[in-house]
Amino acid sequence: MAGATGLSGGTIAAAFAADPRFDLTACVARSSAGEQVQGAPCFATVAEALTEAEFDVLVDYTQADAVFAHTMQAIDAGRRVVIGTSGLTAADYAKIDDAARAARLGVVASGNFALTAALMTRFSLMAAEYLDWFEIIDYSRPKKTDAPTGTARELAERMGDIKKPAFEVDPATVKGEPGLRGGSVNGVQVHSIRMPSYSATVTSTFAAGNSRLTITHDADSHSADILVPGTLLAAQKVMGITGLLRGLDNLL
Ligand SMILES: NC(=O)C1=CN([C@@H]2O[C@H](COP(=O)(O)OP(=O)(O)OC[C@H]3O[C@@H](n4cnc5c(N)ncnc54)[C@H](OP(=O)(O)O)[C@@H]3O)[C@@H](O)[C@H]2O)C=CC1
Ligand SMILES: O=C(O)C1=N[C@H](C(=O)O)C[C@H](O)C1
Repeated sequence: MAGATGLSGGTIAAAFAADPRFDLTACVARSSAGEQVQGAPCFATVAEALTEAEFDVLVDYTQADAVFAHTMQAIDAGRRVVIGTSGLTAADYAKIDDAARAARLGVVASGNFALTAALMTRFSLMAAEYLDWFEIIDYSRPKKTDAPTGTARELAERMGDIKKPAFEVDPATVKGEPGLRGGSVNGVQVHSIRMPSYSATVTSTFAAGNSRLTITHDADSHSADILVPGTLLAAQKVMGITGLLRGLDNLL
């Protein structure tokens, strides 16, 4: 469990340690290296854990600038990976998929492992089949270093694969301050807000004529419990997958 002392990883590591279906054999967190975390030895780096500990699956809830290397190192070492960490782009995921397929290993990634987020994604993808106008708003905590959230990025990529939303004025050509019409992810405009009290709130907004549909996943900022069932499910299912599978909704 990489990120085993973090807000998310701490709760998830405790859940793996308590669940008889799993053995938590190694943790990774730089500031707890050399200690025991949730009853398992803690290493400073994923590279060390790969050398020193035995495990089938690396679960990563660390940070945006570390997760790609962690994933590639694990695949190189013959391990499966569950990616909770946000910040990876579609291009990063294409490389991960290639590497996992070449090694005949599975990787599961989900922008959000909460069931309500998975359902928000599924319902938004259904709506995108029928409705031509849509944009996404994402809210998260002030210290979040990546934008948009992994939740919103995955949603935008997948909605944009269904269709490119309608515009009357191309957002890239709007007169005024750059960025005020949001950022484009796979042709879908995403607007990111960072404020205290938020953890992950993602709203997809659709319009048809003068009617609107909004679909929201909302989460209390103090609880990572909602991530546990989805992450543990992914850690089981990843053993039977080859290549990259994205989205908890695809495992339900
Ligand atoms: N997919 C999902 O459902 C969710 C995804 N996330 C994502 O998970 C990630 C973690 O979020 P959160 O738990 O809030 O973050 P925290 O900052 O609370 O925890 C980060 C953890 O990772 C460790 N860490 C950070 N960088 C490294 C590194 N380079 N090498 C090894 N360990 C590292 C930290 O320990 P130390 O600093 O001691 O190394 C700590 O244990 C984020 O990307 C977030 O967006 C969050 C919630 C849900
Ligand atoms: O606090 C965070 O960072 C979170 N990131 C995830 C994301 O990027 O989508 C979602 C999570 O619930 C909180």
